[in-house]
Amino acid sequence: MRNLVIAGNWKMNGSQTFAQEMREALDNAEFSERITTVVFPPFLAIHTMLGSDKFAVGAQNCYTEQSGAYTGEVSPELIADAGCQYVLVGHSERRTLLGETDQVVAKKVKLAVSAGLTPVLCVGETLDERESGNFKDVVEQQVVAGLKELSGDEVKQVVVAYEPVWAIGTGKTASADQAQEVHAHIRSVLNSAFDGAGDAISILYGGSVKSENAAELLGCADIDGGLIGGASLNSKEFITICRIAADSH
Ligand SMILES: O=C(CO)COP(=O)(O)O
Repeated sequence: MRNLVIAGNWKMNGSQTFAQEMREALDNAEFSERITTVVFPPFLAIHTMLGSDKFAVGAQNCYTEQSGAYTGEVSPELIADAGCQYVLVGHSERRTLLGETDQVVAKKVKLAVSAGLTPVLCVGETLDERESGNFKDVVEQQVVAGLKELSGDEVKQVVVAYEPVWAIGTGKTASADQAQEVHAHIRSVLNSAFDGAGDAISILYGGSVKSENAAELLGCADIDGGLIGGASLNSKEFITICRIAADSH
């Protein structure tokens, strides 16, 4: 049975006050036991969110080394030591704006697993790649490259998030059919390239998910939850999406 995960990626938003309010709202919410809820605050708000019995906490990024003279960077070991359980790796905003390559992503995924974190490997095609028709190949390449440093057992500790770049922050969501098609493809790639791992790995959908479209997307057979950006900044909306996920899956 795969984990049903609803994760909120705050990106570079919020404040100490915002984090305190979100903490209170999530601590007081009733979450279904069928769902694993995770929040990814900016680094400086992580401490406010740690230690809840309602949700887990992750970092939005990590470095490619565990320690050393890398001013300003944060390693997977430091993230795990602080009490986080998850880390996002290879988000499209980092790939596009900060030049993160598949090689860098693979190294971060490996180090995250070594530190005891669950990496959430983010993949997804751009609008050009979608329109050119080879989006499944693009996503397949990102998945295989991102996991290539892992052993067979380690692969099963990863979560994958499919986030079509054209649907992120644009209000344009992939249709349920479009999302399900890519999720099924990722699962079959994971099964064939990593010895049946696809049946154990949760694959989340991300890209303009909100309460209005959550039921349709999260009801798909190969969609095991969501990675929510903008809508996760509103506690009511985020909690509603968690409830919809439990009801529709
Ligand atoms: O990038 C995302 C989550 O990581 C999705 O962002 P939006 O939900 O704001 O489109």
